[in-house]
Amino acid sequence: MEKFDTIIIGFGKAGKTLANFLNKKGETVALIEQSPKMYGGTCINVACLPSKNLIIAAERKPENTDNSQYYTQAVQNKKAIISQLNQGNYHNVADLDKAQVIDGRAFFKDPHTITIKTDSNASLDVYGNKIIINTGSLPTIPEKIENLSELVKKGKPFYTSETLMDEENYPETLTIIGDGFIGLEFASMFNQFGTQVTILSHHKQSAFLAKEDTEVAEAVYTAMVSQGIKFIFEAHTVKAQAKEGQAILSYKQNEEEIDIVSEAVLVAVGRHANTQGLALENAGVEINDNQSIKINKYLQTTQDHIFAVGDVNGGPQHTYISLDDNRILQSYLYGDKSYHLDNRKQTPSATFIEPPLASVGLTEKQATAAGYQIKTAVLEVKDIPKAKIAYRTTGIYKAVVDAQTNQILGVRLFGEEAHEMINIVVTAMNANLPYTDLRDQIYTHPTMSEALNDLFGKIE
Ligand SMILES: Cc1cc2nc3c(=O)[nH]c(=O)nc-3n(C[C@H](O)[C@H](O)[C@H](O)COP(=O)(O)OP(=O)(O)OC[C@H]3O[C@@H](n4cnc5c(N)ncnc54)[C@H](O)[C@@H]3O)c2cc1C
Ligand SMILES: NC(=O)c1ccc[n+]([C@@H]2O[C@H](COP(=O)([O-])OP(=O)(O)OC[C@H]3O[C@@H](n4cnc5c(N)ncnc54)[C@H](O)[C@@H]3O)[C@@H](O)[C@H]2O)c1
Repeated sequence: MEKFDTIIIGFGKAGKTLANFLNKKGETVALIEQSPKMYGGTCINVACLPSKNLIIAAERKPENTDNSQYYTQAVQNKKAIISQLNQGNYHNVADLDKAQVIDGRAFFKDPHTITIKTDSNASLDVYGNKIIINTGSLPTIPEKIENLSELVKKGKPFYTSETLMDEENYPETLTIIGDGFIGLEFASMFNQFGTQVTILSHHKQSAFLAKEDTEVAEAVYTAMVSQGIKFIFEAHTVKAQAKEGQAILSYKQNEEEIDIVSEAVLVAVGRHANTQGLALENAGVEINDNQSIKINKYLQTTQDHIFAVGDVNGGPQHTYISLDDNRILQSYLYGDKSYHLDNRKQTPSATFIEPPLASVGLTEKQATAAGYQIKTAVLEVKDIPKAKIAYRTTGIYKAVVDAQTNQILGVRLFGEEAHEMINIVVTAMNANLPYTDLRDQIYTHPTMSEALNDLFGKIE
């Protein structure tokens, strides 16, 4: 049986970064990936990069273009660029002198032995002094919606984000179950491709984007509705059917059962940690109720030599969090162990809708509930000179600061370039700069970021 200093299960962001780092430290590394289509992991192949490539294509769609042809070409272009990235990612690990990429599905035989099953059903055992689990997450398909999981397995016209992005046929109509990251990004994107989009949301309208400040959530809703996206709140989907190529969803609203028919349905109600099939019980690795792996602040599982990184450990599901998990392991394995989950700094988020929404830190409600005395400011994007000359005036910014210390507690930016601008705010927050530093900074002009002068200038 071949022995490795480290075995990494799954080609995720943390795992591939660690493979490079550990190789540099002189370790032998095996990185096991179940599918060649997934070299580089979820983000590269079926999530962030393909979705953002399609979102950019949708934004750039010229007027008076044939929707169907443009869409098909966009999906084909996406496939081409993703295939290049997949191969680049493969070589970034496979070409290392002490690391190997092994194709196959891995599971634990015992705490140090991993069995790998290949496509041809061959089986190989490998031994690891350390094992890093980086198997990501999978879309959740609600069992209580009759027929849904079988229909999603069959494919067209029922999709997950992954299968929908591979569909080359343009849907005239799309119903999305869920209004989180994926639901909103895909709604915005398909709307721009020309598709008529309806979002079914099980909660009340007042709970829409509940993690954002109310004014900002309302502005996002108003913008998306004015773009032609339809929201149906308090819609409890109960049944799915496929008839003559069309998707039919039945939902209950106020005791009434209503059917909605569309050419495609996207299920986007969250993702759960991918731990099934790893036989973690053979290794004594425990999981939480939501299937994520139990970890301590160093990302160590209930076995000292086994670590869990990325979506599988139940943290926020973003590629940059998986990357940061890699930093924690670098610090633990070869550093002074000073960096861990308890001192992780600000974690921003960006939702790539039109215009983008980006957030960091606390909302006004959260800051008040946490006992802060706060000062707030709101700025409408229509008042920003760059927004005016670019004809991109939709949106609103909100800032919350600590009235006693002037520290920035949270910022929401809904507007052009928000996904880029938020990183300026994060830098200031991580450096514990007072809001006055952003208020008084000299920014280039005309830019969206110079509006931070005005946003923070409104704080009295
Ligand atoms: C549509 C969509 C869009 C997204 N957009 C963004 C975005 O814009 N920005 C952002 O930051 N995040 C985004 N995310 C989230 C992001 O994709 C994930 O948080 C991130 O990819 C998780 O990476 P990871 O390191 O946990 O592992 P992953 O990249 O998920 O890698 C896990 C790998 O393990 C492999 N694997 C699983 N089980 C086994 C096994 N038993 N044996 C061998 N291999 C196995 C899988 O095939 C996979 O390649 C998006 C997600 C989706 C679904
Ligand atoms: N830009 C980004 O960083 C980005 C983009 C896409 C996805 N992601 C990651 O992928 C993960 C999965 O995305 P997601 O959108 O599937 O999950 P999510 O958790 O963001 O949103 C799920 C939504 O579905 C709703 N929901 C749950 N059950 C429902 C039901 N039965 N009927 C109707 N609505 C229901 C929830 O209220 C919630 O609004 C996210 O956690 C996110 O971190 C990140």
